[in-house]
Amino acid sequence: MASSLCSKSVSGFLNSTTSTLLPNSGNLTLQKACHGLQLQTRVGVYETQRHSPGKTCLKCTAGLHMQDGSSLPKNPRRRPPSEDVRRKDTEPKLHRGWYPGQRTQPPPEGNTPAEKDSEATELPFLRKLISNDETPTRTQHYRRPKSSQPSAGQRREFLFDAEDNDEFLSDGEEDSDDEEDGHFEDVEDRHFEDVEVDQFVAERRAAHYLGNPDTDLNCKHFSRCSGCVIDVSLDQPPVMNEARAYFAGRGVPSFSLASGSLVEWRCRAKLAVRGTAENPQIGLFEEGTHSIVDIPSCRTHHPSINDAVKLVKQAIRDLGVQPYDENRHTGELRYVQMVVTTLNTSIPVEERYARGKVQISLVWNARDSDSVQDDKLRKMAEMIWRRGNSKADLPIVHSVWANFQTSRTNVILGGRWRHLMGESELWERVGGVDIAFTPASFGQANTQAFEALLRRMQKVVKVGSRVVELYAGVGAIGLSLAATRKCRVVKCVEVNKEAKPVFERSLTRLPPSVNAEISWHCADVSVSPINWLEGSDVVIVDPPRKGLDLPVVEALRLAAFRGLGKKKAPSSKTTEKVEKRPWIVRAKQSGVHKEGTLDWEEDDGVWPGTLIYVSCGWQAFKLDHDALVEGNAWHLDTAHAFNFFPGTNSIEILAVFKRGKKLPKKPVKVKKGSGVRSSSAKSLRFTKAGTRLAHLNEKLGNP
Ligand SMILES: C[S@@+](CC[C@H](N)C(=O)[O-])C[C@H]1O[C@@H](n2cnc3c(N)ncnc32)[C@H](O)[C@@H]1O
Repeated sequence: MASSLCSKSVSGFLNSTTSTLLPNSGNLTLQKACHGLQLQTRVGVYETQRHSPGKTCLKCTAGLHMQDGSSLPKNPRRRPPSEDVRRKDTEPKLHRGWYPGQRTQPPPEGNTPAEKDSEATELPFLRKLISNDETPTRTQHYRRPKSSQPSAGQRREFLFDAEDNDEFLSDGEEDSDDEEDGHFEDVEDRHFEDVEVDQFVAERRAAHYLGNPDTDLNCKHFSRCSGCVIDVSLDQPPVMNEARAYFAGRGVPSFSLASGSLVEWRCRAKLAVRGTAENPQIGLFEEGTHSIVDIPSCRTHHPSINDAVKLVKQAIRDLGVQPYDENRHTGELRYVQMVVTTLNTSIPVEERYARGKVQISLVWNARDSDSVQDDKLRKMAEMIWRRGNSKADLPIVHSVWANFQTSRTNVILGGRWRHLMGESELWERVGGVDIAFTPASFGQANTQAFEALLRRMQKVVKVGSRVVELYAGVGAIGLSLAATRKCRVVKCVEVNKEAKPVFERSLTRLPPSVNAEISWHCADVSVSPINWLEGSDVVIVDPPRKGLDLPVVEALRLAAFRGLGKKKAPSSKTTEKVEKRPWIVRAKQSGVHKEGTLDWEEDDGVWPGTLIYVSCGWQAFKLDHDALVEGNAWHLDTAHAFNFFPGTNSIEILAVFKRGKKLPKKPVKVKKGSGVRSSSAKSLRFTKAGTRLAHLNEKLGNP
């Protein structure tokens, strides 16, 4: 048989850019087609002995090409892509590959027509890459002929059209996208990140990386589970390289990453329930498929989530609960949502995180609790509670809820909820305040990292500020600032009305010393956003991964220009006299209000001078940044990253913008009588006299 990629029994690392095999790996001639190319361009690691003629890897949709020109069959276990996915496949797409240590099973043989389609659309792009020797990037992927270049607005939609956003969904509204929170990253994003991520992982290993138990994932589910894309050096997500360079180029050389716990950090998870009543499987989908990967020992989950999964599985078996079958739309239990609270004042502070308790929501395939399976649902909740309450052997259950979802789409949560067992309220302590949540509320998955971010943000906001927070959720950021920065006014704006009652509850637990006027408004911030900005010194935005809504960007720019005293600001036509629009008036009146007793000067004509941008979407952040600084509306002052999602290639950014153009740094003021006077001219003079400069630096404590 002609030698092929598959029949060689050598193994080693493939250099991702030069396509040469690294030492100790044997001498493999790469065939630059299809699978070989994938290795070359994005995976970089290839263990050839795993391939044998007639067999393909589970992850690869393209067949292996033999040197004689024939191709090996592909893996038919992969489901044919849905119509939507196939539409996206007309965009060239790259796939994750194999890593050493990955467990795979030999798949049966055969091809599906859908796979042929996808191969046909992929190959020309891949071949082009070989000939150009280009490493694909996100920009290249979306490169279009000049004539059809999208506008900024269209570009945003284009980049994020697959964006999942369950925060928008309430009352059973449906969204056709696959996955719904950071735990389920959108497919397009993932493919781009993979290029960078796979190279990173490959290079680590190629450099004879020995492993580091402190920073590696060491998770047995890694190879198949789609939750993590990196399993080495979790404290250095590869995106940081780009981010560092990006910020350095924009005058923020001190950009750095704050990392906390690299494992067991996830306090929120939505997990699919599939399989059978006898053998239930609870986990995430294998990437790009709807095959479930059971992840009982997930390393990123808070340990209580893994324990709660055990309890749920046990109850499924004991009661014969049928897991959901999405092909037939049958079964009872579709998903479980797990939310950990670590606020338990009855145990010592240092033990609170480790002993976190889980609010378990069972997503039931029924319209509501009056349906026929109600009895089983109740029994299941009672069983979980009996085995997991504070007096049980595994005291990890905080409460049990039901969510009802009958949609045939893959939207995870429905609009109806019912509290079944345990406490109805869930509290968490963040940023110095107690915050209430319902299971429908948005909450940060990494509580500890969020705490670190809030602490840093508190340093940026001056005492006594007037703050408006857009995309506020349950108001955790605003309330934390109200309490810790003695803000005079805190105004939170959020579209999800489920957050209103919990915001009211959180107000009741604010320290009595808080004397701010605090309000929460249910409104879509993309509708006349300028109305929310007037009267505040500081505006905080924490949008979903797709970034700021365009009207918000425009309003922020307008507010900056107004603050700078420029009468003729862009887009003023759309924002004149909008205060009288009924929905704005309604949103302002119908929210939550808590009066303060402090007096301050009139708000009219006051516009934010500081913009704090909390971002979980790096690509969107860059677009927003460019729009915000255009025309010197804002300039970037500081930026920091937080390792919110170890195991992924995502970071959370806290960026502080100041209004107007960046001015040269003020000269350092030095006390009278110190022998050194301050002014830039003086500094210049000292510069000329080198020794005196050294003396000055010494006096100022500069290195
Ligand atoms: C990333 S979360 C931030 C929530 C909050 N800052 C926190 O940390 O808990 C984004 C929030 O923006 C809300 N949101 C999304 N689009 C919105 C819009 N157009 N108007 C108002 N809120 C929106 C979502 O419902 C969600 O609560």
